[in-house]
Amino acid sequence: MTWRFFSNMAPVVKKFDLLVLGGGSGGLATARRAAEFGVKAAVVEEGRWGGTCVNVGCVPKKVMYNTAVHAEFIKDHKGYGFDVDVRGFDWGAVKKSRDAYIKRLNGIYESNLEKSNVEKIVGHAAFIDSQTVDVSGQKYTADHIIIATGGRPVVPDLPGAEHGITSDGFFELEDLPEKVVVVGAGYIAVELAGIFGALGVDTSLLIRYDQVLRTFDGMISKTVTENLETGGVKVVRRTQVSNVVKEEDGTLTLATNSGIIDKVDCLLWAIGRVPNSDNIGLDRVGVSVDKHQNIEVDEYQNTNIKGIYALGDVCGRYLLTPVAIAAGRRLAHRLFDNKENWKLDYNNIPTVVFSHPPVGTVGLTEEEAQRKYGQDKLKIYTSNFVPMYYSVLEHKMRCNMKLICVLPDEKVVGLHMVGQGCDEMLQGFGVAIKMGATKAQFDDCVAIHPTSAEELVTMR
Ligand SMILES: Cc1cc2nc3c(=O)[nH]c(=O)nc-3n(C[C@H](O)[C@H](O)[C@H](O)COP(=O)(O)OP(=O)(O)OC[C@H]3O[C@@H](n4cnc5c(N)ncnc54)[C@H](O)[C@@H]3O)c2cc1C
Ligand SMILES: NC(=O)C1=CN([C@@H]2O[C@H](COP(=O)(O)OP(=O)(O)OC[C@H]3O[C@@H](n4cnc5c(N)ncnc54)[C@H](OP(=O)(O)O)[C@@H]3O)[C@@H](O)[C@H]2O)C=CC1
Ligand SMILES: N[C@@H](CCC(=O)N[C@@H](CSSC[C@H](NC(=O)CC[C@H](N)C(=O)O)C(=O)NCC(=O)O)C(=O)NCC(=O)O)C(=O)O
Repeated sequence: MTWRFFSNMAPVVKKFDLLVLGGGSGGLATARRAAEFGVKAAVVEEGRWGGTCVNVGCVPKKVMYNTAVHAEFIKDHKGYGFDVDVRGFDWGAVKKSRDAYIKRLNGIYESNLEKSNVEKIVGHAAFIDSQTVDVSGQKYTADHIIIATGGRPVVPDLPGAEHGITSDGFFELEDLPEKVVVVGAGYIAVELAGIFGALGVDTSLLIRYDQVLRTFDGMISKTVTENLETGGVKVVRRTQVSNVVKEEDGTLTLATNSGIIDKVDCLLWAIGRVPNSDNIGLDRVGVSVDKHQNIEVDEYQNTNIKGIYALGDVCGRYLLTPVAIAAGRRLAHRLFDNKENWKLDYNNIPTVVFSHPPVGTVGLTEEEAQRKYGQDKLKIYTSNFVPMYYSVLEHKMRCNMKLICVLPDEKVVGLHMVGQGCDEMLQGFGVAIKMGATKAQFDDCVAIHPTSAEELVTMR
């Protein structure tokens, strides 16, 4: 559609039933589901269609994770009898294929919108009033406006910090660096340090405390920290960067409380993300945000302003693609499909960290379960074994599993595991836990042998 402007006439305000700010996981899924109900919907996107997940998140990350897993398998070929010579690794070739794949996905997402009859609006959206949004001088109005603007990585406020990159920059790297420092202890730090480590890069992970993933079950934090070290990543504990200097040869010198780290080719900040809520005119409409600028919503994704909703990363809770999608689709059904009470239950959301080997976790950590039920009401089952894959290999990566059950019926309220295959193992067990399964019901399911998963139904 071409908009015609006349010098002394205000542009026509275009009206929709639903206007979505942000063409990422949550925004696209919501608009397309709403359009299925005959709703006149539009999505505004200022960047690349697909948002964080498709362009600088889950999708390119998983390609790089798979690349790293290849590097690990190559090391194991000898143990399985293969005499293989590896003559090199071409980071540029993987990047080229990955970029082409993402470009294809951008096109698929655009054409999906077209097929769904959702109007695409390109540009930066900001509220003018509670029913009107401005995009590049053009006004759009809707009875229902959804904020799904996601977030962006944090760069710390310290001298020279700008010489580092974030996860966004990771996906722009044209060459594999030789010496990397990753700062942070969450999902992104663990995943990206793990990729560099597996690809043979001299990798240091600087953490503020003693373990990574501190908000996870203690068994996960401990095991993943140890596994990073086994995989060749130097975990530098209780260490924070205070200053970064770019030298004439282009390398970075980092001053830390544990000493100087020099000759660094790539410094990567992975210390969390902030919501994109600061430049969308929320002050003009009075939408409430919390102290971290996350948009405050009730359990139905309603903000405090009637007709304005928010979902996904911009709300700061469970920053995961399927969470944004699920919240958005339920909201679309609630608003436009007479499913008045549909909302996302944020309990028992399964999640995977693509570490080496991966983590799968759902439900309460042991610490959370102790607080909620008391230690004497819990029965904890654990399993620690060497998966059969390693039987003929010299190196062994153990698998650790934990089930947290509440007495008297031993309802399973937490499942935590780290080991080969735990990423793909989790989804089905997530269903069982969501259904309220007990330990006896887990055990009632006959084991599949020989798999790592069978441990979860035979623990004693
Ligand atoms: C490195 C990395 C790896 C990840 N890996 C995983 C994973 O393996 N699994 C998983 O579940 N999650 C993963 N995530 C998280 C996942 O990407 C996010 O939870 C998800 O993308 C959130 O979706 P969203 O719709 O809330 O926001 P986004 O996908 O961020 O989409 C928001 C969109 O809004 C646009 N926008 C912002 N402001 C405006 C504006 N004013 N006007 C117009 N457009 C605007 C942005 O350009 C963006 O496209 C990862 C994230 C990162 C960074
Ligand atoms: N596999 C998946 O599903 C993935 C999901 N994601 C999502 O994206 C979100 C954002 O990821 P991420 O950026 O890793 O954020 P996270 O919130 O997961 O982790 C950031 C961590 O960095 C540490 N940190 C915070 N500030 C500093 C600082 N100033 N200096 C050093 N360390 C600091 C903190 O750990 P501590 O307090 O221990 O120092 C903090 O927990 C994740 O929470 C997740 O929801 C991202 C990647 C993969
Ligand atoms: N799970 C499989 C499939 C992955 C998958 O869904 N691939 C996507 C691209 S990357 S993933 C991008 C991410 N998709 C998803 O999270 C998958 C959504 C799930 N299938 C569902 O319907 O809930 C997302 O942001 N979705 C927003 C939305 O769907 O509206 C794809 O090829 N899509 C082509 C197409 O859709 O035609 C895998 O890991 O291999």
